[in-house]
Amino acid sequence: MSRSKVVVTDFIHPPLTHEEKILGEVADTVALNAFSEDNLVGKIEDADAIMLYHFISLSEKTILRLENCKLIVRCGVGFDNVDRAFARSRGIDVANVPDYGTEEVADSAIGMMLTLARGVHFMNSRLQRGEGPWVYEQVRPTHRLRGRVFGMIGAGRIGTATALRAKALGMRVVYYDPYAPDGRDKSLGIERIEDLADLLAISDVVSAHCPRTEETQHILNDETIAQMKRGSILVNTARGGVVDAHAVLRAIEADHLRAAALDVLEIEPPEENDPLMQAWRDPSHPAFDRIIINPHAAFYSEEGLDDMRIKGSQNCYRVLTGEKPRNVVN
Ligand SMILES: NC(=O)C1=CN([C@@H]2O[C@H](COP(=O)(O)OP(=O)(O)OC[C@H]3O[C@@H](n4cnc5c(N)ncnc54)[C@H](O)[C@@H]3O)[C@@H](O)[C@H]2O)C=CC1
Ligand SMILES: O=C(O)C(=O)CO
Repeated sequence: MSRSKVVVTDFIHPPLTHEEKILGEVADTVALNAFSEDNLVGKIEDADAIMLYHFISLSEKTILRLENCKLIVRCGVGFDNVDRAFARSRGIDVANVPDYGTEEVADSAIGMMLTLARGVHFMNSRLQRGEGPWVYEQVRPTHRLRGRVFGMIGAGRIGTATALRAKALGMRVVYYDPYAPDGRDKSLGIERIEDLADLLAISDVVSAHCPRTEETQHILNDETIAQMKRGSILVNTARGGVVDAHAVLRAIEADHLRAAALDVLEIEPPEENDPLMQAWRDPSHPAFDRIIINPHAAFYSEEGLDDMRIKGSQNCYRVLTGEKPRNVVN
């Protein structure tokens, strides 16, 4: 049997320790470390399987050129960077790795919420830029979290893991998720809310945990952010497209939102001249000490990354040895 070829498109650098250990018997593995889809031209066409991370997209123009590919594994949860319908039409399965970093993202969402709600980021920024002595007038009044409402958009794996943490802090957890099966609320002791506007109106913290889809694109925008409570906090560890980050900036400028944490942005890395980035870097702008921006890192842990690589490689191995892939999403 001739050897297969597996291409790891982005993010992972050699040595390909996990990949070669799992796939070495049947395939050669190549890491391209590409930063744009165009960098794949001439290097991916003969791949039998592809392992894709979140730095680049696989759109129709790339998928069309794949001659032998049987499986695209999105090594991660969100698969909004693959044209799944087009892959399906070409007979290519798309799978994800749904279970490598649920706890890390939940920890990050709660960590960012605590940092903002307890004023840590605000006070640290003030002190760091040398403003004022060590006095309590510096402290932006913070509220006790116990009894406050944690509102989630999306109550899947990460949402429910986050809910358990928020409950442990004594918060009341509510969620909006039109697709969650009945009973999730009962088994977790959280409350389902049918209407997004109702959730936004009562939540002290709104945290996004849904995929980016046509329906959720800018689900938090000028209009819906205006429905959030004055002085509330917004946390986005889902996808950049789920939240209009410029609307967040406007809501901070208008002092409607107290603070926001954005682990993900629509364009990653963002353009240097993006007004959000400029405001966030400007010590005289309210965004400086009221917005946290992370470089899409909520998922990251060494253990999680190992899991992602191992599970992604195992799925490629299955397909290259004639078995059905797991976790197909198209
Ligand atoms: N920042 C990061 O590092 C990471 C971000 N993510 C993002 O988190 C998202 C959620 O991950 P999981 O919880 O594992 O996925 P999941 O599939 O278990 O849960 C997603 C939930 O969102 C719900 N949903 C779908 N459409 C919705 C809508 N219109 N309104 C409200 N809820 C809706 C679904 O019914 C489901 O319950 C992923 O799609 C991914 O984009 C995932 C991992 C890492
Ligand atoms: O798993 C995901 O969806 C991530 O965002 C990290 O790749």
